[in-house]
Formats: sequence, structure tokens, C-alpha cells
Amino acid sequence: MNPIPTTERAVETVNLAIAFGQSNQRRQVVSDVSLMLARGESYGLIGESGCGKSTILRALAGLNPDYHGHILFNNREQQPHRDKAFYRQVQMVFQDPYASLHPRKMVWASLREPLKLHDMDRHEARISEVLHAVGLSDAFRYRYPHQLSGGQRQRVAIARALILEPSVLLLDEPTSALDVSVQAEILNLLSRMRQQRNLTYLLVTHDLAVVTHLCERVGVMYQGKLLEEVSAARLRKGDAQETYTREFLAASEV
Ligand SMILES: Nc1ncnc2c1ncn2[C@@H]1O[C@H](COP(=O)(O)OP(=O)(O)OP(=O)(O)O)[C@@H](O)[C@H]1O
Repeated sequence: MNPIPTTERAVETVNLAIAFGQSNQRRQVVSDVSLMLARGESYGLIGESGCGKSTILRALAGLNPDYHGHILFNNREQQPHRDKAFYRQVQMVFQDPYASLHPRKMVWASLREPLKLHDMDRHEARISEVLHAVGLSDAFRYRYPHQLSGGQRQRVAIARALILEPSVLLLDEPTSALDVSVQAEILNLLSRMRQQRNLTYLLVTHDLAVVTHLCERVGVMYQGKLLEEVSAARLRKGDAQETYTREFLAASEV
């Protein structure tokens, strides 16, 4: 694969390494992972449970400053403790929207919070625009999370991520807590948002159908290492270089 020109790089890790625990309890969870995503690309990280996918995403999102190696966004090296400007550019969407939305805040309040934090203008207009973009009417402003379906809650969580007009979304199993029928709707919404807003996605999932639906390129992880990178088209055909990947694909019955 051709390297991505420097000016076109949206997300990059260089020799990323992450360990947890102290002294003899210390365990290396991510080893020497180097990834490069082009602007506007959608890249999936797959691999069996515990292989370190979410750990990488959390480090990228600035949620775990204790890493070795380098993390770059838009070709700028990031410090382990990120500044406020970073969070306007990079937003994360979690698996469980219940956990990411405040239970006692109405939708409008959850959406206004990041706008206030980042001193953005036109709160009311931005809230209406983003609700409309994710397929929710203005009436949803006055609902609490428990008054929403799982799919509607995830739409609000996506709206909350988008309201700051980021360039990168980090998606951690964004559909796996949802009913199968709703999963496709949320995947279609994410695809549409990426196209309309020229977003870059880094998606973590164990679900091959999700990754082949949403991503162009896929990194296969095994025991904390990036084993290989495959195009989604090749992945669909079960065509991979590493035996582990082929076994993983066969076991997942794509
Ligand atoms: N804060 C932490 N402290 C200690 N160990 C951790 C911590 N976070 C993750 N781990 C361990 O790191 C390993 C990788 O976890 P991670 O969540 O990245 O895996 P994953 O590939 O995303 O798996 P899954 O698909 O099950 O979410 C696991 O063994 C996990 O127990």
C-alpha cells in the first residue's frame, strides 16, 4: 500500500505501546502499533476480545495518558494530556449511549453542554441543526435518555459528538448494544455523516459485518499487535495473508 502523504494524514500512531499494572503485575496490552489514516478514511480495528482495540482508541481519545510512542492528529504530535482544542477536532462515540448521556439531563441540555464548554455561538440553531442531521425532530429536545429507544439514544450520542464539528470520530462498538434492526439504521447514519462532513473514522468492533459496511480498510489485531492490514473488499472475500486472520474470518462467518 502507498504511504499516505504527510498533509493527508488525519490520525497516526507510531510504535504505540500501552501496559497496565505495577512491577511484576505489569502486563503489556498494546505493543508497537503503527497506524496511519488518511483524511476522510474509515478504518476498522478488529480482533478477538481483549486484544487491545479499545485500549488503543482510549489512548487516541486522550482518556489514557499513560502510553509510549507517538500519537498524531492532522499531522500534529499530541501530548499525553490533551488541550481543549483537541476535543473540538476529535470526538468519541461509545458502545452504550446510556453511559455517555447524563440520565437527568434532557437532550437539549446534553447537546448544549459541549457548546458552552467550547464557547461556541448559536446554541439553539446548532442543536436544531444537529438533531435534524441525525434524524430526530425538534420534539426530542425535551426528552430524557430513559424516554428514548436505544437507537434514538445512540443518535443523540452521535449528535453530541458532531455538534462540535470535529474532523475525526473514534467509534467504540457503536452499534453492538442495539437490536439488529436498529444497527443498520445507525450504520447508515454514520456513513451519511462521514460523506456529508468529510469525517475520518476509526472504528473498533468485533463484528465483521459492521466493519465491512462502514470501513474501507481494516487492521487485524492479535494479542496487542497489529498483525496485518486488509482492504474491506478483500476481507469480504476472506482473502487475507495471515493464517490467524483467515481463521478469525472463518470463525466469524462473513
Ligand atoms: N485500565 C485497565 N487496567 C488494567 N487492565 C486493563 C485496563 N484496560 C484494559 N485492560 C486489559 O487490557 C486488555 C485489552 O483490553 P481492551 O478493552 O483493549 O480489549 P478489546 O480488544 O477492546 O476487547 P473487547 O472487544 O472485549 O472490548 C484486556 O485484557 C483488559 O482486561
